[in-house]
Amino acid sequence: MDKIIIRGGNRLSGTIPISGAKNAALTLIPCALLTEEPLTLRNLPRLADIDGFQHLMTQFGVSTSIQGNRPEDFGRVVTYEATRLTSTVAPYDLVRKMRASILVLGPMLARAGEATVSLPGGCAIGNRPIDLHLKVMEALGAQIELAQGYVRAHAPDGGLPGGDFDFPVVSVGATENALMAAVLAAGTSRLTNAAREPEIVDLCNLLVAMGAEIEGIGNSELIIHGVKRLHGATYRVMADRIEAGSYACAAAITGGDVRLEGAKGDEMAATLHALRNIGVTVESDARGINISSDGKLKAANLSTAPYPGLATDMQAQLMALLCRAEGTSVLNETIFENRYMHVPELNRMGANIETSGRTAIVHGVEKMTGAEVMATDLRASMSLVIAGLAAEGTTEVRRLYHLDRGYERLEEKLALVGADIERVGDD
Ligand SMILES: CC(=O)N[C@H]1[C@@H](OP(=O)(O)OP(=O)(O)OC[C@H]2O[C@@H](n3ccc(=O)[nH]c3=O)[C@H](O)[C@@H]2O)O[C@H](CO)[C@@H](O)[C@@H]1O
Ligand SMILES: C=C(OP(=O)(O)O)C(=O)O
Repeated sequence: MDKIIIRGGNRLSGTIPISGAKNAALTLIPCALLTEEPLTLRNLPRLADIDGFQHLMTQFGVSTSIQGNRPEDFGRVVTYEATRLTSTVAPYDLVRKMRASILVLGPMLARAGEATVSLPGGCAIGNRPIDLHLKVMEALGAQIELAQGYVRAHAPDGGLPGGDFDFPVVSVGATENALMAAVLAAGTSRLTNAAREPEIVDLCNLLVAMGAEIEGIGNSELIIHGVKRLHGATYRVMADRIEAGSYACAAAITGGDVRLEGAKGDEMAATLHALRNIGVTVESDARGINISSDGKLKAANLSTAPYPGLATDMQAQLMALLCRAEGTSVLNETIFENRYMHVPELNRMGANIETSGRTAIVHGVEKMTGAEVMATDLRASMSLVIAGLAAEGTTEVRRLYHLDRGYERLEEKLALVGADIERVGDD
């Protein structure tokens, strides 16, 4: 299995191009199920999760064609065409590898009036139930049955009537599923306490470009007037705010000076605010964000929250940065109950972190040392890379399939700004 080897200590300097957002792409691709016309997505990141979703779409009879696939380019242009759906079943083998597969439930129900989707399992960051996805589908008029590990959903008269739903907990995925189901419903739907993440706005903008009628985009109350049909569109996937935030932490921990080309400051204000509190200099303009640090990092108290709060997907990377800050920081993870799996690995690299339930206390240390490490999820793995960049000696990060889910050509991007990093096969 491949591993990444980092020889720490290099100051990062230069420009990193920011890719299209994984978490936006994973909700934009299933929109192809909503129309028989072609949907072309530009700026799709080359990631294992995107390939996995493409595979799932093929299973439903959706044709995909990839353009502009030069190896030197970041991103891809892919056209999806769901002229006729040949299956409405998302099998266990595909869903278990990628939780976001549940996002086919809404559009499939809307287009075909039925969907059978394997129940995704739990995962390293928490239990991650899908009860809200099912409840909101019921509120929109679907009948749901659970049998043999599958969700079987159908619209009683061939189409969903639409309806109202107040989310008891803010859920990004359930809001996305509901939007994709409601756009083709017979009537109007109202979603309250809906998620407001920039990826939801990206989804709404694509749906509107396809002919959907949505009021309240960017707010926690969304009103969706169902339309009879949607048409094709060409749409550019938004920049990945979590990738950008991760490289900002990498630049800061090395006392570096890095431009994140294509990142949008207004979509990641909470992360930039946290970085400023830690003592990092952040300058944002229309085309990107400049991050610089003199290496003097200050402790900070951070708490994750739904957007516009601090993204849980940034918690591990900011924690890696705080390991090297002066003083004691307190982190509070409010979204997932088990998202501190990186802590023992960071401690093996010389960090001094204690956890108690959802709280982590990070006592800053003057130096960290390289080690052989591996993590059990995507952002946890990135936190180890960030720590490795500033650690003394060599860090080897294993289980790269986590990183490959969410960081497009990570080692190339970090090498571009001067990191001593390589990916090697493990014999
Ligand atoms: C592909 C994608 O976009 N993934 C993101 C998405 O995941 P995802 O959409 O799975 O996360 P949610 O926003 O749904 O989860 C938020 C909270 O709600 C709970 N919950 C969720 C659904 C449900 O039916 N029942 C329930 O109890 C979850 O366990 C969690 O505690 O948002 C998360 C929170 O910003 C991010 O960490 C993930 O990177
Ligand atoms: C948790 C994440 O993704 P997913 O929901 O796809 O597991 C993430 O992107 O950090």
